[in-house]
Amino acid sequence: MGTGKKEATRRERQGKTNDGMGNVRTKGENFYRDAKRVKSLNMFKDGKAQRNAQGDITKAASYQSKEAPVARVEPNRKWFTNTRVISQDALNAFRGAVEAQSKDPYSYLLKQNKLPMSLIHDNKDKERKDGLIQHKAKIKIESEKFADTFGPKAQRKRPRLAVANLEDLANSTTQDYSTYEERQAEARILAGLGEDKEADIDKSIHDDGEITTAREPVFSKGQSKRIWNELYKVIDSSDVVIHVLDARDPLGTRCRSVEKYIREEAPHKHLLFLLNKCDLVPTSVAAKWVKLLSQEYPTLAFHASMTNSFGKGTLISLLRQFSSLHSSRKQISVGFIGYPNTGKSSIINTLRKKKVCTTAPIPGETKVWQYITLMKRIYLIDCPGIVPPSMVDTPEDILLRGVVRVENVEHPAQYVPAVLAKCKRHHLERTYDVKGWSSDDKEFSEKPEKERIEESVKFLELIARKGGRLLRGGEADLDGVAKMVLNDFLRGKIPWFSPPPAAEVDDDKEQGRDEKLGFTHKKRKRELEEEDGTIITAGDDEDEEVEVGSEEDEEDDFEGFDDEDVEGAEDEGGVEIDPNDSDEETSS
Ligand SMILES: Nc1nc2c(ncn2[C@@H]2O[C@H](COP(=O)(O)OP(=O)(O)OP(=O)(O)O)[C@@H](O)[C@H]2O)c(=O)[nH]1
Repeated sequence: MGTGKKEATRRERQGKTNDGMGNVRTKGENFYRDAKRVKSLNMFKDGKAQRNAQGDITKAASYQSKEAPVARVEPNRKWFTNTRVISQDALNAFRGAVEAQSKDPYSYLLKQNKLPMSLIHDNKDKERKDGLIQHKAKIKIESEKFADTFGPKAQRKRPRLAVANLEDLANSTTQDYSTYEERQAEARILAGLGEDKEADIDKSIHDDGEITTAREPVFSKGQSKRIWNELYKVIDSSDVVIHVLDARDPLGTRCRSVEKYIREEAPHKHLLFLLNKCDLVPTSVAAKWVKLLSQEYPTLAFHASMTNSFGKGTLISLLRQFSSLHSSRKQISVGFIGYPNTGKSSIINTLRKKKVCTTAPIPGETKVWQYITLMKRIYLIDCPGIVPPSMVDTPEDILLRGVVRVENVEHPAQYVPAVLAKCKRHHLERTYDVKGWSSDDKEFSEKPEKERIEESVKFLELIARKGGRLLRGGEADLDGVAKMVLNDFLRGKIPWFSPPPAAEVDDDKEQGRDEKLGFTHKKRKRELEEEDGTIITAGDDEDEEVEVGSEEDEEDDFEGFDDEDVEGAEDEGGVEIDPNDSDEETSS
């Protein structure tokens, strides 16, 4: 037996009108209404329509009204089922945290697309696009209707041109140019410059009309289109880009334009700094540079050497970490970029513990990019040295960064004062075992230019006489000795370093450092004598080593490092991959 409505329906169907207890159930009595029904009935009862005397409705009943009631829906966060609603403060805190994390050089946001990066990039993008937006707005405001611009009712102002056609325009340009030349000639006469000076001025004016100072073409090394093409190939193929810096002059050997390019055009690539040649600077200076540079990119100190390296384990473990970050990839490629002669190839050789790349103490040794397998999942790419073009760098700066082969420079003696300014006097005395080129104890860089030149000539003469480097007639071979001094400066035989900016060094510490520096140099010299007196020609076969002379030979006769000695480097292959290589090659 059912209950309620079901039971009532059954009784009705079966024609049973009593309710099971003998009571006869009639319609209208014992009639149970449900809530819904009661509600709708109430609606009809809720006031009648008001009518006038004629019976027309003057005010409709509430259920007859066509006016929709003002309804407010209470907001509820449950509507946004999967969304968390957070307060503005919490959003700001989140935004700050994401920004800090993305700026931290030691952390990497791998899947940026899955993060709300627009929260932090919004402003930056806006700034970047601002020009464009303004430009667009301007066009919108200034643009005119088609009818206003063309046709009989055109109201557009025509530009007022002094010429009627293209030919006239060309003629007036030629005339302007000749007037310009006349004015230049006039200015030259007024300035009292003779005919011969004119040639100099003409030399300083480029073909494209841009005025620059005349510079030996050799100082544009590393800036050619070919080299930059090689660089872009390396950057494109690399997941990790290692920017190799010379620890003695990290800021001088920094390529900010390349950093900017990677930051803006390829932000998914990891950029690191590698401070190479750390053996040539005091430890504390290297540490300070590492600390300073780490603020921008992860920085490691390194000393490239087959037998006595420093930082190799750290670098390899870092590369392993990068490869595990990209575990979905079959392998990662690590590109080495930087100024010429900073030791890119030497670092690769150190990592492989094998002479796979040709190295030489002269810039421009690596000519094409080269692939080397470090381990199954890590490939290394060697890149030729690059030099970002700069209008402020003087030939002296360029030469002392090791960009130029000293042999190719005209009158090398003119650059020796710069060497004397960078090095400490006692280091020079100790290196060459000469004394007395300076009459007072004043800082070399503080002396007037004339005095500096005189002292540098005296210095070169002393070395020339001591080493017997004399020309016919007993004159000192100043340029020959200058070449030797410059090479010694670049190859680390004379100790020097650029101190980190804002580094407050007190005198006692400085003294200690200098001493250390001297010892480092001696140690390095010994090391060079033992192992680095060899220069490798083409191929990675150790049997192909060609000995070109020991370090002592170099000191006696510097011409020993001629181009011919390292000519074999031209043959080196473009791409070399050794698939059989395994992780055993390296240790961390
Ligand atoms: N003292 C010292 N010398 C180094 C170190 N690394 C490299 N060198 C020397 O620096 C010179 C240049 O090294 P390379 O490896 O040929 O330099 P590179 O950057 O490949 O040069 P390019 O081929 O011109 O691009 C060589 O004579 C190396 O012996 C280092 O850590 N310490």
